[in-house]
Amino acid sequence: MFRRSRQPHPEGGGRAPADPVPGGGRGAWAGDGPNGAAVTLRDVHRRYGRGSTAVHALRGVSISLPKGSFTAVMGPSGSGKSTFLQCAAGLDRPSSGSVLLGDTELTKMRENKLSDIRLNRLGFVFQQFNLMPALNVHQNVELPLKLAGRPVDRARTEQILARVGLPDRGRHRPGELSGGQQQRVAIARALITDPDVIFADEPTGALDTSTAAEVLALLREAVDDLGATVVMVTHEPNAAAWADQVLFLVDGQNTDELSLSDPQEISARLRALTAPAGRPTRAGRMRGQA
Ligand SMILES: Nc1ncnc2c1ncn2[C@@H]1O[C@H](COP(=O)(O)OP(=O)(O)OP(=O)(O)O)[C@@H](O)[C@H]1O
Repeated sequence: MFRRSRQPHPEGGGRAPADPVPGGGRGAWAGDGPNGAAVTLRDVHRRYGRGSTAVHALRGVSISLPKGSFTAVMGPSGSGKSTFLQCAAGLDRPSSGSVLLGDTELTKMRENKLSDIRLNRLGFVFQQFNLMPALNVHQNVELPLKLAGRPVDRARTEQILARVGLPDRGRHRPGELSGGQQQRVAIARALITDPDVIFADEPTGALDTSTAAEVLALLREAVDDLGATVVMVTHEPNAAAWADQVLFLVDGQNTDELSLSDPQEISARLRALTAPAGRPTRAGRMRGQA
């Protein structure tokens, strides 16, 4: 559905590609999904509750996200963005429809197998970082490997920390780091298992503008230099402009999509999609006056 293309820096600045992480090849990939997709949703519905009080958070979402792409998911509050992310990441189960990670069907999988997939094949980055305060940076980054029973290679941890711009912070605890540094640790933790897909839920929501840009550049590099696939929910057009494509959800349906857009175009599309029916947008009125 979406094409794959590299997004130029939204502010026009160039970036030197970072060194790839040694030992971080895409070997864990278990097989491409339909048409080489990393994530495929087919007619996914998610209903909370029953009867007259039921909330239909997703109403038939069908989409396929190519391997090695960066997708931003946008939409008004309550449009189903978090539900989309949780269903796509196997954290929640759709009421109907199917979700594939590569060629692996998640929808009817037993919980212990799903948990195994989340640990080994997915990375997560959250708005509030979700680091363990009692563990130091090394231990936080290595936690997914430990939980999955995989070997820990401290040299590789150091290389990933250097890659995210934290070469000397391994022995610090999260409380000794700034918000931006904590989010870098969270990205290192997401990268350590060499995941098929990184899911990011408002990863810059708690950061100032320039720190946010640094974090987004890291996600961009994970895609461009490491071949990762990133799916990011955001309210911020500036953040979404770092993605290859923007998926717009309205009332639980994927209503529109944009490729390689700038923040102004994304904002305008969002406004147009959420304008009350029958009430023209300012852009529409301007066009009408021309
Ligand atoms: N566990 C739940 N139980 C009942 N309703 C829920 C639950 N989770 C989400 N919803 C409802 O589903 C709809 C979609 O919620 P969701 O959190 O996915 O939206 P969102 O687009 O991420 O919103 P926001 O931008 O405000 O975070 C909302 O109406 C919400 O109230």
